[in-house]
Parts: sequence; structure tokens; C-alpha cells
Amino acid sequence: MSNPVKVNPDLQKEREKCTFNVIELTNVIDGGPQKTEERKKREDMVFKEGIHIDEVPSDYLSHKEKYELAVKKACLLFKMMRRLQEEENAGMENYMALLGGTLGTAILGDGSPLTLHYVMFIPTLMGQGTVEQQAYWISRAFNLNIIGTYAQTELGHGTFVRGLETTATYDVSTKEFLLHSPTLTAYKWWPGGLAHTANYCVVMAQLYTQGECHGIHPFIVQLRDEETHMPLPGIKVGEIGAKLGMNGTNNGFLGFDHVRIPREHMLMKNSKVLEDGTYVKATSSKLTYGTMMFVRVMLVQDMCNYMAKAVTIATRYSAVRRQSQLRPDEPEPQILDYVTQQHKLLIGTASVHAFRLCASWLWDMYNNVTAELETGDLERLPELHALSCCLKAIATSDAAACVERCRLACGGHGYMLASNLPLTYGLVTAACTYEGENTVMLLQTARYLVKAWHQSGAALPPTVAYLALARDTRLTHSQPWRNEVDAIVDGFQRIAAGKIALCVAQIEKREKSGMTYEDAWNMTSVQLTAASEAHCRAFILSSFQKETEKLVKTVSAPLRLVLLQLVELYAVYWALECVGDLLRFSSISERDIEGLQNWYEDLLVKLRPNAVGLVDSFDIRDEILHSALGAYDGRAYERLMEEAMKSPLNAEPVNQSFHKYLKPFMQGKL
Ligand SMILES: CCC/C=C/C(=O)SCCNC(=O)CCNC(=O)[C@H](O)C(C)(C)COP(=O)([O-])OP(=O)([O-])OC[C@H]1O[C@@H](n2cnc3c(N)ncnc32)[C@H](O)[C@@H]1OP(=O)([O-])[O-]
Ligand SMILES: Cc1cc2nc3c(=O)[nH]c(=O)nc-3n(C[C@H](O)[C@H](O)[C@H](O)COP(=O)(O)OP(=O)(O)OC[C@H]3O[C@@H](n4cnc5c(N)ncnc54)[C@H](O)[C@@H]3O)c2cc1C
Repeated sequence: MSNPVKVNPDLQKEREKCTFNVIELTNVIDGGPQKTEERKKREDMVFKEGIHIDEVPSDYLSHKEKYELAVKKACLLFKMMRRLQEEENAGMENYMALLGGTLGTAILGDGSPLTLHYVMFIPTLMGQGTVEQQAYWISRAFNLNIIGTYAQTELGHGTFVRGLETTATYDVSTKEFLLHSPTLTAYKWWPGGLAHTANYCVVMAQLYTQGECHGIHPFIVQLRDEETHMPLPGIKVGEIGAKLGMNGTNNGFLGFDHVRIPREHMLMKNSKVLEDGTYVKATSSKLTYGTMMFVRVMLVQDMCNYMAKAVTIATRYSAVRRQSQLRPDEPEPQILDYVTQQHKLLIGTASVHAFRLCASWLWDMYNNVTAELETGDLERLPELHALSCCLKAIATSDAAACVERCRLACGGHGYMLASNLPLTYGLVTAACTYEGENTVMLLQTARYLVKAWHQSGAALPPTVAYLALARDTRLTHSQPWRNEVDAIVDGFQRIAAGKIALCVAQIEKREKSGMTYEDAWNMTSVQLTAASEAHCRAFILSSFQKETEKLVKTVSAPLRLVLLQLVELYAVYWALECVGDLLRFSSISERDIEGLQNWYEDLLVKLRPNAVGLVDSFDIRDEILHSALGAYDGRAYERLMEEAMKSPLNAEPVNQSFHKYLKPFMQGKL
């Protein structure tokens, strides 16, 4: 039998203080006890294989070695997934459960060269291919007989997809497309796994047929020989170089010199090119953007996982770290007893719950709308697009802020790679840019909101229905303010509506003064992004409140209390963050704000005893946290020293540079 884990006594006391059943909350988060059991089984299986164990910590490897390790780990992980698939006849869901979430990132570390294959290549084949194309490609891709990626962004254009320069010109005489990169800026730039891993990829290119350009469309292109892995003639491919993070993802560049592919390699579920070159249009040109929408939706859940990880590390560490003096003649307190520390951390915990519920809501909406699209019904596509854009932007930017706050909350030790917070930050901040740069995403939502503002109340889709009410009563703050979650949600809806109203008025005023609509839009765009953010915050708050109210009907009384406190904390935190906006757009008074502040501080006091229990309920194993500061047993100092000893510099007492440079320099001989 193994020795029982010796837990740091401070952390142990925190666990004894917890007022609710941690396992009950874990089950709620997983979606039921059975799901918890399945997850744990999956984790046991994965970690039993030892794929996560590095001979040398990967931080000390060279760029090239990091890539090679990333390939090795990805292959071992996917081999195991394949076995799972065979043994349990599990589908895509199981792949996603392994790949996504904290488990995948724990093993794959700083990103994986195969992620794009699963996250974008296969979904594009599924979403953009005809039934015949799916039959041909998907099983090969699923079995990893071929490895693909999604090549859209170019050196010159990422955001402005319509401006991509790569061309795919149909040659009716050979029934082929000619892929070409006419300029340096037309080179594909960024796709994960493209550099040295993928041998196929989906390429987004401007389609030309019968002398006419029909905009961007997806094509499957073979890049490398299936046997030798050498780039095929006309394909110029390589790696883009070292990055702030995600150095295992093997991001690449790609240029085409008149590369021919068969006509059937255009993914033709939506638009088609017939043999004679006739172009058949899709019901909506935006269906080509389907994979991006899928990933944006997935990202919201992904961000919860990263936040949960960061806040677990920082909260446990804050329970074992003692610093300074709170009261004279008393021992140094746990840093978690500082209210400023609680302010930094508890909002992180509450955010995980808020985004988790929104992510699940958005995922359901995504599935419903995609089912409707299959029947040709596009009605709810704009609403889904608007919501997924702003949620992608706010989830990623809040997650990046949360991870950075957690790092700062760990003081100097948070700066160590051994804390795993810097690497986590690198992964999260990348998501603020990829899959739609966040400002651009907020402006997409703003475009929808401005249109919605002009629509009549009855025609407004559910997520913007509040605009009608706010529009009718916006001039009268007749309702007295109440310090309640309902009032805060209403307040945020008023902020959003008020900001949209101002943007609409500004744009109209600017147009009247002679500006074009586009220039007026650009001049107003700072306000437009703020309106979009307010709309998103109103949505998150109201969903968090509504979904939690449903949830608490099924849980024990002590857990119900804590979950409702988290909703309150989240609402009051954001009310205080946006107090200026509330003063401007709602009936809140100075005195109410004082009340809000007291309410917030009371909530911190109430939640403090449960701070550790709440992060324990995320149930993130030590192998996944991969942090010297955040392990379950709280042995932060011992682990920091153990990690320090792994530095290759500590392998010898004197480094050769002493003899080569330092000594001659110190003796004036250099
Ligand atoms: C692990 C991950 C690794 C990373 C991978 C990547 O990064 S991969 C690379 C990721 N790259 C990126 O994410 C690139 C980001 N850039 C883009 O997504 C687009 O180019 C754009 C949306 C910014 C503008 O596009 P545009 O100039 O074509 O559009 P427009 O502004 O002129 O609006 C026209 C209409 O279309 C609508 N509409 C737009 N999108 C969608 C949609 N998805 N669905 C439905 N509808 C959509 C829009 O609402 C508007 O409707 P309206 O008002 O006319 O009724
Ligand atoms: C880690 C990582 C992985 C990636 N993986 C892939 C991949 O696998 N496949 C792939 O195809 N791509 C990938 N990308 C590319 C990514 O999708 C683009 O970088 C992203 O869409 C942003 O585009 P951009 O780089 O052109 O930024 P730009 O659009 O040049 O943004 C620069 C600035 O201009 C502003 N801006 C641009 N347009 C507007 C506008 N209309 N209004 C207001 N402001 C604007 C932005 O807000 C930003 O501040 C990846 C990127 C990263 C960082």
C-alpha cells in the first residue's frame, strides 16, 4: 500500500472548514456522478501510460527538441485514443474529451502539432464536405492515415478573410484547380501543425471559374508525399519560428506555385463547381465560415478549464503561503486571509462557474442552429454568430486576465515556470488573437446589435429581446435601484441598450455631418466595442443567474447556499467594475454603491472558508495542474526546490563559462 499523502496542515484545516460536500459539487460540474466516474477512469488510463512524464523538463529543451517531444507525445496520446475508440467504440465525443479540457493540455504541454487536425481539419471535412467527400476523407483522417490542418490566415491577411490572396482557378480542360500564391503576402502563415507535421490541409482560397471570382472556398490539398513526407512539387512549406507560447504547435507557412488538385478536392457541401466550370452558389456565403464558429463556441469551455487550473494553483498556494503581519503580535497569516487576495481569487472561481454555464448554453444553441442549417433554415445564424463572437472575446480576455491575476497573486513564485502559470498564460492569451481577434469579434457583435436596435420589439431574437424594454424606458430611470442580482442584470441590460442607443445616434449624427456610414462606424468603434462588451456581460450575468437557479433545485442546501453566493459575488464584482456605467445608465445612487461595496465585502467573508473547497471541487489532478505551487498536498516549497534541482545548470558545481569568460574577465585577461 502506498503511504498516505502528507498534506500541509494549513491546507488540511481549509478542507475541514469547507461547508459543503466537495464531491457533490464535482458531480454537478461534470454533469452527474457517472460522468465524474467516466472522467476519472479516462484520466487513470491516460496517466497510467506515463505519457505525461518528461525525462528532462521540457522548459530546458531547445526549440527543435520541444517540437520532437510534442510529436512523440501527440502520437502516444492519439494511439491511446485510437485504442479507446476500438475498445469502447467511442465516437468523436470521446476524442474531444481526451483532447480538450485540462487532460489534453496536461499531456500536450505547450500545444500540440496534431490539435488542428482534430479541432479544425476534421470538423471542416464534416461541416463543408459532401456525403461522398466525407465518406472518402473522414475515416482516413480519423484514423490518422493522413494528418491535416486548416490553412486560412496569410502573411498579409488574417482578420479580413475576404481579402485573402491565394487563388484556386478552375481549369475546365483538365477538371482541376490550380492553387497559387501570387505574392509573398499570399503565403499561408500560422496554421498549427502545418510546418513539419501535416501532409494534407484545408486551404481557404479565392475561387475563380469561367473568369469570375466567387470569393473564398475550402479545398483539400496534399502537401507532402505520404511515404517520404517530402513537400510535393510546387509546395513551399516551413515553420514560422518561436512564439510567446504554444511552441509545440508547429505553426507553419505555405506557398503554392501553380499546384494542381482534382476538382473533387473542393469541399462542395455548400457551394459547387460543376465539371463544365459552372459555379453553384450556397444558400449563404457565410456557411464557409462554419468551422471558425465551431471553434469559437468550443473556446468558451476551453477557457473555463484554464481558469479553473490557474485559480486552483493560486488558491491552494495562498492557503499555504504565510506573509507579513495582519495584527500585531500574531503569527504571519495565510495570504488568503488578506481581503485583497480573496478579491483576486474568488472572482476567478466564480468566473469558472459563470462561463461553464454559458458555454454549455452556447453549445446547445450551436447544435440546434446547425441542425436547422441542415434543413436550410438560416434564421438563427446571425444571433448565434453575434453571441459566439462576443463570448469568444470576453471569455478569452477574462481568462487571460484571470490567469495573469493568479500569477501575480502567487508573488515571485508565480513567475517561475514551475508554477505552470506562465505557460497557461501563453496558451490563453493566444486565444485572444486566434479564431478571430477580440476587437474584431466585438465589432461583429456590435454590427448585429446596431441592426437589432432598429428592429421592432416583437421581431427581436431572445438574446437581444431586452433591447425593446430598455428602448421604451431608456429615458426614465423610473425603477428605483435595489441591491439585488436581478437589478444588476437589469442594470447591465440598460448599460448595453444605452450604449447601443448612443452608438446609433452618433453614427447617424456623423452621417448627417457628411461622413460615410463606414467612416462614421469607424469613428464610433471604441464605443461600439464597449456596447458589445456590455451586451455580453449582460448575457453572462443573466445566464449565470438563470442557469444556477435551475441547478440549485437539484442540490443539497449547503451547496445551494454557496452556488448562490458565487452568483452574487460575480454580479456585484462586475457591478463595481462598471460603476460609472451604472451611474450613467441606471438609477443607482452613490448610497447604493456604498451598499454594493459592503455586500461585496460580506460575500468575500462568507466565501473565504470555502475558497479551497471550491477549487478542490474542480477536481484537477496534480498531473494536470503540473504546478509546484498548486498540488493537492500543498508541499509548495519542497516542490519548488525539487524543480530547481532539475535545472541542467545544477548538474555541475562550476559551469564551464567560469573558466572560459568569467575568470579571464575578472582577472582582466579577456
Ligand atoms: C486551436 C485554434 C487555432 C487557431 C485557428 C485559427 O485562428 S483559424 C483562422 C481564424 N480566423 C478568423 O477567425 C478570421 C476572423 N475574421 C472573420 O471571421 C471575418 O472575416 C469577419 C467576420 C471579421 C468579417 O467577414 P466579412 O468581411 O465576410 O463579413 P462582414 O463583416 O462584411 O459581414 C458580412 C455578414 O456576414 C456575417 N458573418 C460574418 N461571419 C459570420 C459567421 N462566421 N457566421 C455567420 N455569419 C457571419 C456578418 O454578421 C454580416 O452579416 P450582415 O450584417 O450582413 O447580416
Ligand atoms: C497561436 C496562433 C495560432 C493560430 N492558428 C491558426 C491556424 O491554425 N490557422 C489559421 O488559418 N490561422 C491561425 N492563426 C491566425 C489567426 O487566426 C489570426 O492571427 C487572427 O485571426 C488575427 O488576424 P491578424 O493576425 O491578421 O490580425 P490583424 O487583423 O492584423 O490585427 C491587428 C490589429 O488590427 C485590428 N483590426 C484588424 N481589422 C480590424 C477591423 N476591421 N476593425 C478594427 N480593428 C481591426 C485588430 O483589432 C488588431 O488590433 C493563429 C494565430 C495565432 C496567434
